[in-house]
Amino acid sequence: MADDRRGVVGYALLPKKQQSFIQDSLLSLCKSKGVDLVKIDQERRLTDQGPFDCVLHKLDGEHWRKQLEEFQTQNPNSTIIDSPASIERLHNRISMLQVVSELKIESETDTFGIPKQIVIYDKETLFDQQSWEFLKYPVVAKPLIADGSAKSHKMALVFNHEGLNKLKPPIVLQEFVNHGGVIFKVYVVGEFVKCVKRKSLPDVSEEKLESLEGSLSFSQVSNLTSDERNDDKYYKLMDLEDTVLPPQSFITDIARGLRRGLKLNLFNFDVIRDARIGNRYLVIDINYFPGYAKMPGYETALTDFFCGLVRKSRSEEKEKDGIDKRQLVCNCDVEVRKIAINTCCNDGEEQEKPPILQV
Ligand SMILES: Nc1ncnc2c1ncn2[C@@H]1O[C@H](COP(=O)(O)OP(=O)(O)OP(=O)(O)O)[C@@H](O)[C@H]1O
Ligand SMILES: O=P(O)(O)O[C@H]1[C@H](OP(=O)(O)O)[C@@H](OP(=O)(O)O)[C@@H](O)[C@@H](O)[C@@H]1OP(=O)(O)O
Ligand SMILES: [Mg+2]
Ligand SMILES: [Mg+2]
Repeated sequence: MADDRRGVVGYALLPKKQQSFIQDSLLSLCKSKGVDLVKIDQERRLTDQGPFDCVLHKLDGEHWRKQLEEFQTQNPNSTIIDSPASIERLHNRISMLQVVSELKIESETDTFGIPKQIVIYDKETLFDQQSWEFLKYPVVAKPLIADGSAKSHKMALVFNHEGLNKLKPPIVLQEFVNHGGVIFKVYVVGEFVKCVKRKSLPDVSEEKLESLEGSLSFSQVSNLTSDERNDDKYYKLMDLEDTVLPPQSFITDIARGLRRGLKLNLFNFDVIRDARIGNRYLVIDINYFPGYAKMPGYETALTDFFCGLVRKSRSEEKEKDGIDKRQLVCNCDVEVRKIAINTCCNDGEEQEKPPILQV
């Protein structure tokens, strides 16, 4: 780095995330580029720790939010990745996908959107099929809240009316779209975008649907263990190798649009290709700070991102230093003029806004 001080990224993560994300390979690559990753002690006040060029976090709660606010006020040049308000939007499966519907992307060959869906708050509406007759079975029932708890990942594939009995509102009912049993996970790290293939639910044909009973519960189908991932038989069965990835530029345009719309830097989104219309893509899920360690080349992508943040924080520091000096000169001028013409003047003191990472 141009500055001779080392960059410092503080991280506050749950133990499981820390274990998967903070790997030696990441630590050493960052170190070699002049950036240290330092664990934030969650038992101590954040403002008593640091200095940090950047605070990386995936923690919720009012207490933590206050700590971040306080830290940002005292350290206006540091960047918080990402803002709790922006992350919050992903905790609700309706607001999460709203941003996709608002996106405008030009493509001559491909289209995108979200599956038809409705939010159900009570049993009465759930059994009143008129209220959601525009949806066709099968539907996926997802908990409305996506807060990372095990409960929030518990889903059901519902084949008919009988399958509604087990559902517990508030839920989102989303039309199940056949997509060839393969899902695309698009990882975003600032400007960086990487799309990979994963296992998904198999297609449900019209004939099969008639013979299926009630519903099928499932949870995190695309989260494979490494054993499963290394199993050749499994790959062949799911046709992962034969599946063609969506066009990279189209996916990158969606990713950049989501990044801007969501004001987030670290997330992934799940995309399926509608089997009925080969060039139509549907975004079905967006996750904050996903399992990056599963992404090929995660160390390089994350290290580049951290280096960029440190550079930005240092240049803002320098710029601010310059402004302070210029203000000093300017204020002296004002003082001189004040004496000379004896008028009151505004010394230009402005409340400084905390910096938001430019996206
Ligand atoms: N509308 C849909 N049509 C077809 N398959 C779907 C649909 N919605 C979800 N699925 C399947 O169910 C899986 C889980 O759904 P979703 O990704 O919404 O849940 P999640 O618990 O938030 O997942 P994650 O672990 O990625 O956070 C998807 O990966 C996909 O295989
Ligand atoms: O378990 P991993 O580390 O791989 O990451 C998963 C992550 O769990 P974690 O944040 O507890 O680690 C999940 O977050 P929550 O919704 O539960 O908050 C969600 O983002 C999954 O989509 C991630 O898997 P991926 O989509 O990347 O395959
Ligand atoms: Mg998902
Ligand atoms: Mg999810």
